Amino acid sequence: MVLTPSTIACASTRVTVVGSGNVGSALAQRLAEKNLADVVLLDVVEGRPQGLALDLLQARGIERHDRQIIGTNDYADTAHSDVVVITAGLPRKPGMSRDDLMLTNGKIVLAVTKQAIVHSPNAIFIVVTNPLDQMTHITWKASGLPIHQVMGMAGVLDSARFQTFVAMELGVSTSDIHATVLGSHGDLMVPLPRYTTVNGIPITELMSVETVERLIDRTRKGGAEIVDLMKTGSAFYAPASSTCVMVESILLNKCRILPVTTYLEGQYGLRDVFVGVPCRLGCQGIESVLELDLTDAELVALHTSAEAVRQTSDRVEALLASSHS
Ligand SMILES: NC(=O)C1=CN([C@@H]2O[C@H](COP(=O)(O)OP(=O)(O)OC[C@H]3O[C@@H](n4cnc5c(N)ncnc54)[C@H](O)[C@@H]3O)[C@@H](O)[C@H]2O)C=CC1
Ligand SMILES: O=C([O-])CC(=O)C(=O)O
Repeated sequence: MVLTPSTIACASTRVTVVGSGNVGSALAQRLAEKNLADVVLLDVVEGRPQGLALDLLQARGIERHDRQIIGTNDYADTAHSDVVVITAGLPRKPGMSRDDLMLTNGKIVLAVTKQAIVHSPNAIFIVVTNPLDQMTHITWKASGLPIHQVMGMAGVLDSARFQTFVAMELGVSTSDIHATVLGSHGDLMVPLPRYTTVNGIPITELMSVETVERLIDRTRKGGAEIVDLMKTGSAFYAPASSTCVMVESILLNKCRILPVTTYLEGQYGLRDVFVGVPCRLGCQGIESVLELDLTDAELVALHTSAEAVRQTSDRVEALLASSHS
């Protein structure tokens, strides 16, 4: 029997991951091995995305999937992506804040967005590069896309960290914990103990105030704890999982409610700022923003967090303006 290759071209769901470093490559692996989409890995470094793609392809038989994985330095290969994830840019080093990456990563994210949008003008963009809130703003402005098609990944990761620390403290399964962290992806993020539950029971009923505060503090410093341990580079497994869950909710139209960095237009009394709040993620991108009932103290914390992002908006505007000159 002779089996000839099929000549019928079928359009597959496609996700481009720009930046084939630690987060990008871990994400590509998750996307393909969960059979969610074909993946295009792009990087400025020649050979790296191609090598990673070949390596991932050689695991297909073992992992039992048939997803295409392309490694490239050419944006033409990213054409018609359904989702574009931006992980391109530098990670911080011990002692640095995420904001210290603003200028370097701002230029990279700007250039990446402008090239990616040409080939995938209808894609949904998810930004991962730090400083997250500001880089999401840059991608939104530079892409010209509607607000619901541009978002940042941070809240899923910060919530996952809080969830982990609560589970470790109580000695229960992580799966039984639902944690909520809102706000910016920085030291002023807003973990919400009232909305953090163990099988529906708020942790405020299960732990002392001091214990809750200790876990909140560790969550806020969760990224820096790993940066300090690794010395070079930052977290990537949990960031890749967090991004993957967002892509999955979009591609499969799961409509999950996840904390997502989005542009607020009056919700929570906040306007013209990117900050993390619970959103419903479906095939259109951000389908709606959920307004939780917050106490005065929680609302003040969210406003303080948003204000810190707003204070850097002149630097964001300067970066955007420089690209026009
Ligand atoms: N939002 C979040 O919660 C998280 C954000 N991050 C951020 O994600 C970014 C990436 O982190 P890692 O993957 O660990 O860094 P990495 O250094 O391992 O990878 C970054 C990749 O971007 C590539 N790159 C640089 N300029 C580029 C350009 N113009 N076009 C295409 N590719 C380019 C580099 O060659 C490198 O391969 C960092 O800014 C990091 O701070 C990391 C973890 C969590
Ligand atoms: O801490 C960093 O620089 C990377 C990051 O955003 C995180 O792991 O939360």
